[in-house]
Amino acid sequence: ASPVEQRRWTLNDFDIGSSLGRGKFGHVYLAREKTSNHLVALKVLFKSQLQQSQVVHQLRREVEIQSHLRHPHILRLYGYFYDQFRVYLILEYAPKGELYKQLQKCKYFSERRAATYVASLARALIYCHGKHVIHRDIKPENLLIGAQGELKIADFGWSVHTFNRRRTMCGTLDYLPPEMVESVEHDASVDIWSLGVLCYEFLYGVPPFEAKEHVDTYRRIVKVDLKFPPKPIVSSAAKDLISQMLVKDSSKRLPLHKLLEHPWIVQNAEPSG
Ligand SMILES: Nc1ncnc(NCCc2cnc(NC(=O)Nc3cccc(C(F)(F)F)c3)s2)c1Br
Repeated sequence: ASPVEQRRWTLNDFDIGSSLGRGKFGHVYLAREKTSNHLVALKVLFKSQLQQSQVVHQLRREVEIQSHLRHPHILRLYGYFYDQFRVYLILEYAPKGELYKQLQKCKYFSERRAATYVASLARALIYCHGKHVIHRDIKPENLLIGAQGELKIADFGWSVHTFNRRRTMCGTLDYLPPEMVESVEHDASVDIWSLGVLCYEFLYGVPPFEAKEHVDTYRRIVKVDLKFPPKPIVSSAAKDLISQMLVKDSSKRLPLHKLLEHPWIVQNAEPSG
């Protein structure tokens, strides 16, 4: 077990550093575990807010699910501890921070960079689905960048084990596939849809069904109103892959192992992925 995985932790075991960012439920701090000098990210959540939002079961599920996941493209959740008012998640530290900030900075990615990210996300999702875990919240805000520039899926706060398929609404609207927006039964293929949305946003800088009002985004998703703008120039191979993932009938979406054999991925993704 890695140094930060064992025993009952308390705040005294860590030197707290700068704030790495803030999410809806609280801050994330860089921290160093004192005995091992191991750098971690410490997410601080207020119990009151978790109880108020009735998400305590979701947090338990995240910790449970994450404790069984070990993959180079999945951010580790080493463990948690709590005090009177707060819950602390002990997370793997991603030194290059949040992907969405890079996407904002350079507007959109090159086809090689986009394909490399999509391939590594596909491998991470194949691993999750193999363990009957669906993430359900794949979006730029939940992607972090490791020391070698590799992608890490984070925040399994919305993930579930597929045997108890959920009907709950979750995540932002942009990434939800039709079956979730229409809140019918859904399965692992929801992550294929979201990966298709992500691939589009990597290449164009905006998600495919974006609209001013939520109701218009909803309409564009259920209609699969997929349009490719003339700018930036994107290869037809990339458009072909996206068109095979953003399919209304979830059983007809390109399976993830087939995605890894798609010409656009084979020709553009870095082998290490
Ligand atoms: N550079 C960095 N290096 C490492 N991490 C960073 N940021 C933290 C990324 C996260 C990973 N996992 C997370 N999990 C949750 O937030 N879970 C969560 C939170 C509230 C409610 C709930 C629930 F109760 F609704 F489920 C579940 S946040 C950064 Br920036």
